[in-house]
Parts: sequence; structure tokens; C-alpha cells
Amino acid sequence: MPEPQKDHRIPQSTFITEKDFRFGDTASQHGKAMKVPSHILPIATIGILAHHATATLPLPTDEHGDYNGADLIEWINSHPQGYVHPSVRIGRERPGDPTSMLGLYVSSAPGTKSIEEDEIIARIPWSHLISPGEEYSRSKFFSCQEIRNLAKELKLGDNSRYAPYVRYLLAQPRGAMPGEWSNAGKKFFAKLLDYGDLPPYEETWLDVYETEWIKGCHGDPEDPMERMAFYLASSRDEDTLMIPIYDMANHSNDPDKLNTLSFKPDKVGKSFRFEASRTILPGEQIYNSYNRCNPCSEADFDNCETFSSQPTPDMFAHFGFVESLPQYWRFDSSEEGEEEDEIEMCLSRNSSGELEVLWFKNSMPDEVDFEYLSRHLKRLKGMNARKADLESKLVLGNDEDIDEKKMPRSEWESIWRYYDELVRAIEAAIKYAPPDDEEDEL
Ligand SMILES: C[S@@+](CC[C@H](N)C(=O)[O-])C[C@H]1O[C@@H](n2cnc3c(N)ncnc32)[C@H](O)[C@@H]1O
Repeated sequence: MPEPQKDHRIPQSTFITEKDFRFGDTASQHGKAMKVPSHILPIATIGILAHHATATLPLPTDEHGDYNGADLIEWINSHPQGYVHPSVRIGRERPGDPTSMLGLYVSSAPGTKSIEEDEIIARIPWSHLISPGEEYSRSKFFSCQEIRNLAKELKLGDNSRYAPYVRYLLAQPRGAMPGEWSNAGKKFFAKLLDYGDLPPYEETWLDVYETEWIKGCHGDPEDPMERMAFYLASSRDEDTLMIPIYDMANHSNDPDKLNTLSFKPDKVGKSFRFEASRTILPGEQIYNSYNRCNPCSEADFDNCETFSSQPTPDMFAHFGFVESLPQYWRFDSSEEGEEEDEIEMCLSRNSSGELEVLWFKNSMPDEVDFEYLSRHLKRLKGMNARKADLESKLVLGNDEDIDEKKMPRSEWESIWRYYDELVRAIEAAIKYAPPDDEEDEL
């Protein structure tokens, strides 16, 4: 499929002429026990919360006390088809600072070589992927069997044949995605979005676990490990595969940052490959794109391996963070029962650093859309004016006992981070509206 045309020279509104290449936004975009390396700390000491976790051996850490994936790398390299590039470092963005993100890097240790374009960053053999087994297909984007298999391995803990991977997964903090939030957090977020009138639309986050897992896969509502497996798959898998090492890479669609390509196994039994799309220098972070195929990313469509094209709000629903620019926004201004009326735009910065909106020719805003956007902007600003009051009523204090009407501070902060980006997108849509004569073409 051709890539949409973008013209960065035009500072205000411009067109994207081809847009109908969405394949569906379903994609996620989702050994033996090892000797523990000498440099270890118990999970709790390195500040990772593990809910419902099976007790496992501690995670290996580096000299800063950060998880370094040493056991994972050794486990993968011990397989004849397994390979992790020797320059790869797993660690924190700011070593030793637990508030900074864990991710994949090219080490900056003296003597470390760059990873060159087309070089393999990691090759993960089929035996080291948690998969739907014989049901695997390259063109399948959701699998109940994958989640079942993942839950089974999580329960096995150190006895899993994926133990080095499972240990890391069990140590992941839970509760970052809107679907996992407290009732109070979900209720307030739903209100902020005017109960389904703004994205992310409720079907992408509100009851996904109940709809997709409990109903769709006949999951057990009493099994916390199944719930954990569901959300781990949602935020980490590549379509239907859980892929160690690869899933340590953080997301970016910034063309200056995105530096990799990935290749799924053609069929059961084959390996997964993760490659450099350009030279990655020592000290640089290794980034993946979780929605590479969205029309606002600069990715070459030939490299569109997973067809994942989620808009920025859906990314928030599935992964719990708001991607930085470029962003892809889709609003539906229609009333219930009416035919869909979509506004679609890319938000980015031009070469002078100014915000820029790129419109899609067939879904530019008309008068009805402007009324919709303006009404919500006013409503959202009204909520912001009451933020301090709302905070005192809705956020749990440090020493406060659990209260059904209140949410943890992390949820509150996440909601307002999303608020800032949503308001910026709506303001930009209004400010950079297409001129009237272009509107007439609709
Ligand atoms: C596949 S994991 C990536 C590795 C992850 N950072 C870890 O510690 O294992 C996806 C999760 O990483 C975080 N993440 C990835 N890219 C991010 C970004 N650009 N900004 C903020 N959080 C990000 C989000 O919490 C997301 O749900």
C-alpha cells in the first residue's frame, strides 16, 4: 500500500490524500532455571512492585542496582539459533534512578561497538517465545491461547522453561493501563471523556478484560494470574507473541529516534528477528514503534510488519502512556445512532519547531465538528479549573486507607498527562483549521 503524502512545508492545514489503509487496530501494537548471576538484589529492593506474583529467584542487577537482564541474555544465547548483540545493554534511561524507564540501549562502556544498519540486535528462537503454539499465524493479531499459555508459565514461576523471562514479567508493576485502574480512576476518566464522546473510546479500555478475556476467551474471573497475563500481553506482546529482549524496547515514532525493524516468524518453529534500521551508536536507546503502520509515522509501508496503526489515544488505552509527537488523532463527532463522522489528523512539529497539523482529505473538520471540538474544549477547561478541588476529593492521600471513591495518585497523574495532550490536540485542530474553500471540497 502507498504511504500517505505529507507536506511539511505547509505550516497550517494540508492534506493526506490516501488514508484507507487501516487494517484494524487490534494489533498491539501484544528453559531451564538459570544460575543467578552474582550481582543480584531482591525484587523489592530495586523498587518493583509485584502483585499476585509467584515467589521467584531475585532479578539480576547492574552496578547501579537496575535490572540488567543478564540471565535473559545468557538463556537466549545458550540456544544455537539464539543471539543477542554483544553491544546491547538492558537498563535504565538514567542508571540508578528508579523513576526513569527501563529499556534497551547500545552500551556506552569503553570499547563498545555501534550496531550497524541491518545488523541483528536479537534473534529469539521459537522455543523462547511464549506463543499460541500450533495456532500461531503471522496474520492473527489476538489469541486466547497465547494468554492461556502465558498464564500457565507465570504460575510455574522458576519452574517454567521460560524462567528468566517469567521472572521479569512477574516483577512488572501492574495498574498502569486505564482498564486496570481503580473504579474511581476509571469513573473519573470516563467523565473527563464525556462518557464515550472523546477518545480513547470506551470499547478500547473500559471493560476490555471482561469483554475480551472473560467473555471472549471464557477466562476465569477468579484467577488473578490470568488477569495479569491478559494485561501483560496487551502491553508487551507483538500480535500473538511474547518476545523476550525485544519487548524491553520502548516506543518512538520520532524519525530521529526510531532505529529498528522487526520480523515475525513466518510459521511455527521459526525465529523472531529484531534488526537495526540504521547505525545505532554507543549510548543510544534502541526504539521500536508500537504503531508503525499509522499514517502519521514516517515508516516505509514495506516495513509495516504488524499492521499496527493505533491512534495516540488507543496507544494510551493499551500501553498506559501518551506517545510524544508525531501523534495520530481520530475523533468521531457523530451523535449516538448517527453515521460515523470522523476527524483525522496528524500532529507534529515542523523544522522550526512549531506545531503543525496535517489533515486527511476525506475527514477534515466541518462546522459540526468544530462545534463538537469547541464544546469539549470548553468543558475540559472547566474541569481543569476545578482540578484542585477534584484532587482533594478523588485522590488517595499517602497515609489514607483504601477508599472506593478515591484513586491512587499515579492514576490521577496519568489522567492529567493525557488531558494535556488531548487539549493540545483539540486546540491545534481548531487553530489550524483548513480554510473554507478546502472544507468545501469535502
Ligand atoms: C513493551 S514494554 C517496554 C519496556 C518497558 N519499559 C519495561 O520496563 O519492561 C511497554 C511499556 O513500556 C512503557 N513505555 C514504552 N515506551 C514508552 C514511552 N515512549 N513513553 C513512556 N512509556 C513507555 C509503557 O509502560 C509500556 O506499557
